[in-house]
Amino acid sequence: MCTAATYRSQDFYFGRTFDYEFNYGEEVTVTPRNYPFPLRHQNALTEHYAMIGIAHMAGDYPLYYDAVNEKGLGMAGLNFPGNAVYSKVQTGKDNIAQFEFIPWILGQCANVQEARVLLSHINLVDTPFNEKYPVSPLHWILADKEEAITIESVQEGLKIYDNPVGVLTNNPPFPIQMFRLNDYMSLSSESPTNRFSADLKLKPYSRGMGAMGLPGDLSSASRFVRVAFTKMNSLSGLSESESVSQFFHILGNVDQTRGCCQLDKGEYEITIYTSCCNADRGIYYYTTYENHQITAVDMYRENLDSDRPVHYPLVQGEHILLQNAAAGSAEENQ
Ligand SMILES: C[C@H](CCC(=O)NCCS(=O)(=O)O)[C@H]1CC[C@H]2[C@@H]3[C@H](O)C[C@@H]4C[C@H](O)CC[C@]4(C)[C@H]3C[C@H](O)[C@]12C
Repeated sequence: MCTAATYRSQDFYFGRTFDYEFNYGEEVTVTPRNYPFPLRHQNALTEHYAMIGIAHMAGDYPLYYDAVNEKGLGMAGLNFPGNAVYSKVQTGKDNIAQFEFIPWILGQCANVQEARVLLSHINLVDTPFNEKYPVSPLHWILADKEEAITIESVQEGLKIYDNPVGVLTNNPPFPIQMFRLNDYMSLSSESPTNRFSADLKLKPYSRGMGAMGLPGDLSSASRFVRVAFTKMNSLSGLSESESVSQFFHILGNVDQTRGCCQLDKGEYEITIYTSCCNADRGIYYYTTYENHQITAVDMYRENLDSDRPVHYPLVQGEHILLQNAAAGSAEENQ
């Protein structure tokens, strides 16, 4: 399971949780403007917008899971098993392999409006990266500071939905996720009043009862509702620190604890990383399952005119501040 979300305060933020039972050795990766992205069915993208995100480096090729480009456009791929269907190559269309989709869009579009034009002649094809990395069944959230959309390639073709919530999880398809919000429209951040019966003396006995009924389980349908409610009621200060902190709180609502989501083979899904990218400033913040200290990579500290991706392995291990290490000093232990 994974969850992606957008957030706006002074700046625009875009991030996700990456929940899975294993990792692919993913790294924070900055792809500069002159790295030639080879494409299987098109000419290579030789000059493009620079981007920062998480990718698995297959040799020197960045296989992105999520990224934000230098124009502030963000895109993330989330599992969509049983529903994602990709096509065969068609003449007269831009044939883009599923693993090329993020760089194809982020390399060329400054915002969602521009991406809608590219999406109108794209054909997402089922060409695998190689034998080791077959096609992934994904759907995507694409967002800038003004709007978000969801892109689903299904049996009936490529579907593009406005995403007014700015949240994406996994199954079921997006229109069903949105429809289910109707079930929760009476939830509120305010304390409830008795509308159950005038004949009963019902009263709130705890704070937070306005959101009673908000689903607490880890299914993707429930995570969608939970993050939608949290995000849409969320208030933060405008500073970078307050905004980043708030973003991690929003996604913290769907953090997966080892042991709570067991898979068939006796493995457990956990939140491997949580990210929050300041899309305006190109700073990619992240935490990992065992490193709650926020780590950041700033795209603008790299040479964005180069032709080689730069990648940083995720910092692992808790960094704990021992506050009373010695009188007058504090020291950090791992
Ligand atoms: C498994 C990941 C999605 C995580 C997720 O949504 N989990 C929820 C699981 S579920 O719904 O509840 O079953 C996806 C997101 C991005 C994917 C990767 C990217 O698409 C990049 C390449 C693409 C290649 O085709 C396959 C390897 C790969 C490196 C992908 C492996 C895997 O499918 C990833 C890592």
